Amino acid sequence: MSPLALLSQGSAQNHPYRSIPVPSDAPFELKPSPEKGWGAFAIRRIERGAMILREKPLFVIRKPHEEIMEEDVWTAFQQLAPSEKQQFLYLRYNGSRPFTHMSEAFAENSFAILNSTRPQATDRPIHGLFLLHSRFNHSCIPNSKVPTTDGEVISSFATRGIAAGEEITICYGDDFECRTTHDRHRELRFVCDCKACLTGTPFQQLSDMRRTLIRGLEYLKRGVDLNGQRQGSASPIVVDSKLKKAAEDFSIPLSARLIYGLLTMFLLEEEGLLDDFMIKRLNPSILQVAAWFETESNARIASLAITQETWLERLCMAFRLYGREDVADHAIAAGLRMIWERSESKSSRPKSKDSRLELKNSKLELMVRVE
Ligand SMILES: C[S@@+](CC[C@H](N)C(=O)[O-])C[C@H]1O[C@@H](n2cnc3c(N)ncnc32)[C@H](O)[C@@H]1O
Repeated sequence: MSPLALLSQGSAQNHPYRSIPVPSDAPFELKPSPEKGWGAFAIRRIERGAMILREKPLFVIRKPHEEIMEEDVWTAFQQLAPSEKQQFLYLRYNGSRPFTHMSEAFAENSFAILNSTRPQATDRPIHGLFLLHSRFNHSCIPNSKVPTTDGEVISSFATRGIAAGEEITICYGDDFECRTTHDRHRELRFVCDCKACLTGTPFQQLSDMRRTLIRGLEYLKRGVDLNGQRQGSASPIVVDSKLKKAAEDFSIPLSARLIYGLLTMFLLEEEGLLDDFMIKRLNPSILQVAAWFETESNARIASLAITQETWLERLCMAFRLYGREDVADHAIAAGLRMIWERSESKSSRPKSKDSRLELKNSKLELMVRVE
């Protein structure tokens, strides 16, 4: 019987996925997930932060996603043991329709991994096929995450407590916290039915507003959109042209930068997306902005803000800075502009004679990378 016939059979007992080995200590089982094919379900409570699964790839293709061709997947497939070949073939039928090409099956079931054990910021990711992690279904408010790790082994972690019987989900998009329902569905090519996607509900409407706002705040902080580009005038995410220009000139004052950073955290928290990985990624730049204030009263409020108990309290305290200029504003703006111009021209520019600015530059680079 063909894999497709087997997969479309109703019986979960003799489903081919049963032959995918799940480690005996794994806190989940594979079983049908209504409207989503199969998925991974917790068989006991998984605490926030706990590792769910560590997995080696079935095979790796050492190329960036857009360069992977049918023959690359075919060559890798030929080198597999017969049982592994069979497992990969099952994955050809796990989308909404059978994949016509092996490269499609690979794209659907692969994860980006780093090319080396000592990754550089400029490294482009390569891709590995993971039999079990690719059984995890998507949610726009997931309960787990697979962070990019050094080397080829990937691991998933619970981003909140997961109850026994609950489906384990990950988010398939890199920047979905900045994308509306419509945008996300266009990229996913299936209709997700998580809480953030149930069209017309108050949560979904708020969710779209929050994610749009987060994208706008990112633009204000970084001066570029999600793709690293400046937005044209057709449908800018920041519609106020003066504010958009200030963002692109990096002349957003420190007080506003701190408020934008904390507002982003609060919105992510409201959205159910502020997990420990997100905090680790975003918090350093908030702390850094707070440390840059040079006007004494501003510095005092900023350090008070970041020591408040909750994100909302931190935000409320930072609002006291609203509209206040700081002695450091000009130097920070000039430093960020210099970094932008350097990365744009990609040529080595003469070093600034302003040593204060030079010192700040290394920290600014960090902020640009972290943000
Ligand atoms: C990598 S596979 C995930 C495992 C898959 N459900 C299976 O049975 O093997 C991705 C596919 O699962 C389905 N899927 C994943 N998340 C979904 C969701 N939230 N809603 C509907 N379908 C989903 C889609 O068909 C998607 O193309």
